[in-house]
Amino acid sequence: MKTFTEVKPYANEPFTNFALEENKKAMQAAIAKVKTELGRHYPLTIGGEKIETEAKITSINPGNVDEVVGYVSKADQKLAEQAMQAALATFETWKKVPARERAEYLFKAAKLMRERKHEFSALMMLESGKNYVEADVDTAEAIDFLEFYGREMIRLSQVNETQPLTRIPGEDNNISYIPLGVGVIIPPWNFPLAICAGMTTAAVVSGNTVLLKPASTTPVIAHKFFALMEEVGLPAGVINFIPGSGAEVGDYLTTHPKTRFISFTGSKEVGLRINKLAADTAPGQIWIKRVIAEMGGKDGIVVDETADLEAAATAIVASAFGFQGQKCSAGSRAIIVESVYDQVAERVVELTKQLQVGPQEQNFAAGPVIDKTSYERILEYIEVGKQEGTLLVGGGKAEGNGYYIQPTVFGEAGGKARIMQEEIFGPVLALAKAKDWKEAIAMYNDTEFGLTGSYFSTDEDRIAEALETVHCGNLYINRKCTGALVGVHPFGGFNMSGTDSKAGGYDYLLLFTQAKLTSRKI
Ligand SMILES: NC(=O)c1ccc[n+]([C@@H]2O[C@H](COP(=O)([O-])OP(=O)(O)OC[C@H]3O[C@@H](n4cnc5c(N)ncnc54)[C@H](O)[C@@H]3O)[C@@H](O)[C@H]2O)c1
Ligand SMILES: N[C@@H](CCC=O)C(=O)O
Repeated sequence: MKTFTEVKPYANEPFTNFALEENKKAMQAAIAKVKTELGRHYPLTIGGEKIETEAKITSINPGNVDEVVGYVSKADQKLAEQAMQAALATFETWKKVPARERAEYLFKAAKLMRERKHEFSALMMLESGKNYVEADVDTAEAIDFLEFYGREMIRLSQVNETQPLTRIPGEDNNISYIPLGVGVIIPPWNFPLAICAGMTTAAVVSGNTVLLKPASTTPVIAHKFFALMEEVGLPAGVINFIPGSGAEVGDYLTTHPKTRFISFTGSKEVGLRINKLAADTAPGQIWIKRVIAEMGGKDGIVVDETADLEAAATAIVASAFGFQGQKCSAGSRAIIVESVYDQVAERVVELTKQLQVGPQEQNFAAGPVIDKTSYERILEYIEVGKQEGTLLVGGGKAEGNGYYIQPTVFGEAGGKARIMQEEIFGPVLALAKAKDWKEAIAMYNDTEFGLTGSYFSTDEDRIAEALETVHCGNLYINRKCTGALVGVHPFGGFNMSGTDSKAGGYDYLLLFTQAKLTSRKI
């Protein structure tokens, strides 16, 4: 009989306090260590076989574009097919591994990741441009996902735990949750460890095998996560690591007849494409593919005249500029009741001016954006903003050997302005004026998205109405709209923000399983 780790009640991984010198030094040491490992080559892994390809993804440090983080082998359609065959074969054995044993791999990985926390964060920092706090939060969330989904699978595997069935005489009826098959996991770059680890391990712990195609800007940290799962002994072929072009490998696997599900987190455009392609039935396909798609947002903060205005301004700035506004939860709009608009706008500008821009490894508040494409797109939006609103602070490039942009705030933006409607995914905030709190909520709701939102008020009646009428997957009252915690704030959005598949929630694993009812005459 196997021995397993004792499973204690789930609790979130604490964040590191970098105000303490010893923690700061530990992170600096981790960065120095990771720097000695830059420029390495990373293979694909298919069914446990390491494959070096001639074509490579070159991952660079967005805060110092002369620094190569690593060279990662790149799958083409032939290798994607090989990976599919490996995953199909492994599914036949992996699906029979008891849930408790599957969960154990996640618990072991969580333990090792916790021990090497700063090493994971330091690599992520160099590859994605996160500063100390943002990287630390990402690693903590990855550990949370491992711990949480491990426990969730154990719970789900207890027959009739999730759906206690009505008993009738003469029959023994049971319901259990069995895996789906081979899934394609397509994470984004902006939570390159947490979301990558969460999406992958949720699928795997549920008994599926997967093809993991990481984002092309952050494949090295994805590889470090994959290597950790190998280190804890996850059988070969359960996760097949196949970095590659979204258009080439992604489309091939999305339309593949043996793909049973696609778990995607990323932009609206790519999510909709996957949804459309997956809806077609390929020759030989015997199921309807399941698509889990978590997409973008145009999140916002509503402030009424009864609110604690200092708290609101602080939350607006934190939500807009954390990780340079590159969170799907980023509060890129603030809608403020006109009687307090000037006061809030003034304070937001003051706080934004305090955000210093510089290299992430020196822990500046505002680091680089992810790559040249994003950099140019964001700068274009800033030019659009100059036509649509009043530039209050920022407004262009910032100094540095990387993709640095000044935290930028526009005032007096109209509700239909592009900077109020479109996801910019960068350090750009639009402030808009509403005549009263009802109009402010209506303006908040007037986008195609519905991911996160905050309402600042001290009026209980209005808060009660806001709780009902602000239409988004994650609604916060009197706090920022970023920073959901696993198990505490299950995360996912409405409308064009996705399928509201709540990551870090108690119904998430159901998305990776199918319920089987068995009825026996007794
Ligand atoms: N709702 C959420 O939980 C959530 C969380 C994080 C990020 N996001 C969103 O993600 C976006 C930023 O991430 P991104 O720039 O990596 O998004 P993206 O859509 O450009 O890419 C996401 C992933 O899809 C892959 N891809 C690209 N084309 C593909 C195709 N044709 N088929 C299959 N895969 C393909 C990419 O390589 C990447 O791995 C933002 O819109 C953000 O709001 C949403
Ligand atoms: N869950 C994160 C956002 C993930 C998307 O980028 C938050 O709540 O801030």
